[in-house]
Amino acid sequence: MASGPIPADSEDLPLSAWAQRWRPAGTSREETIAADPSTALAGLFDQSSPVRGDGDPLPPLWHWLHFLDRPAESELGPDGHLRDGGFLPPVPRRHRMFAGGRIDIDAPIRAGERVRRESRVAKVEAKTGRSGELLFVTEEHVFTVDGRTRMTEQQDIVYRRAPLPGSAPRAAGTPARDGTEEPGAAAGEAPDPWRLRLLPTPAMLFRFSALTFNAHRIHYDHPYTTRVEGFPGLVVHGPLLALGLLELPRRLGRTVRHYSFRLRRPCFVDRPVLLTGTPAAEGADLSAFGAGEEPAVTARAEFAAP
Ligand SMILES: C/C(=C\C(=O)SCCNC(=O)CCNC(=O)[C@H](O)C(C)(C)COP(=O)(O)OP(=O)(O)OC[C@H]1O[C@@H](n2cnc3c(N)ncnc32)[C@H](O)[C@@H]1OP(=O)(O)O)C(=O)O
Repeated sequence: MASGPIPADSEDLPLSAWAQRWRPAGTSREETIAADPSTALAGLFDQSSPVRGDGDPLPPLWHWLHFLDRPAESELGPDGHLRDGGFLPPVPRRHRMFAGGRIDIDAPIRAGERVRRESRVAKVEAKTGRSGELLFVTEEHVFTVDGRTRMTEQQDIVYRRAPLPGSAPRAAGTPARDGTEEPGAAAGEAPDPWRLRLLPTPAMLFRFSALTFNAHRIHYDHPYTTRVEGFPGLVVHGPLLALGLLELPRRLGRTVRHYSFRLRRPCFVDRPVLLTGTPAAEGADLSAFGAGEEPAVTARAEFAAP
């Protein structure tokens, strides 16, 4: 199929055709970075805020609380995201997930700074996975202050297609386990600074959705999440898990210069998540475990020289 505009009747367009045709224009915007959102995120992690006022650097990825889309209610699609995408493809019957990302940090952005963000779609790729046809869309954001690049970030969003009405529902994710099971340190084990336990409660998911102004229904609407998207429970935000893993080096005072992560399987509300790190010479391998033996998230952080 030749590259070109998306036809009005795109209901049956295979995801591979979206990969060939979706070429949106880049966008840019500016924002003065306030300290308050960081205070709220620190509270969500039961920490005091590292960003107390102008001049304080934002920890890696805490800029996710800035440059937020603020669409009107009438612009939302059935999943709670922008119906017509704007930047992301308006795939009909889409089931959207956050799949991964990477960031290079030359220097952090700071509270009080006027930051410019230039965004573009860097890659659109169709793949076939165990769960069927997948469309990966990679957004790239370059953050500058006074014309100088501070950070370059890529985010991978994945789309799957909802089964057509009448067809068998797809299994989406590991079934919830009995609530008495808990990943983490065995009783009496000494605390390990490279292990943290996160309990993603409904309140935590709600607060994170609010902080990022993310109306995706899989994070708060149980009937939609289970009946329409086929998950066993509310889904923990990928960005919350990626930020949770970064709490390990942050609390140990490490300065992260590069971070990459992949969301491999979903985590669910009220199921404890174990965040772990294995330090290496210039960085650490990080993993988040929900239910089961396989990691839900794998990541790599590289540190600045001490
Ligand atoms: C915010 C927000 C939404 C969310 O936060 S959603 C919650 C967070 N995200 C998740 O929980 C996603 C968890 N991951 C999955 O469910 C699965 O890994 C996924 C993405 C559905 C893919 O699973 P499959 O089993 O269908 O796929 P395979 O593992 O067999 O892989 C097939 C090929 O795809 C490539 N691939 C897999 N993951 C990624 C990735 N993250 N980035 C790039 N490519 C990926 C994989 O390498 C295979 O490629 P080959 O070339 O080797 O065929 C909001 O909406 O705002």
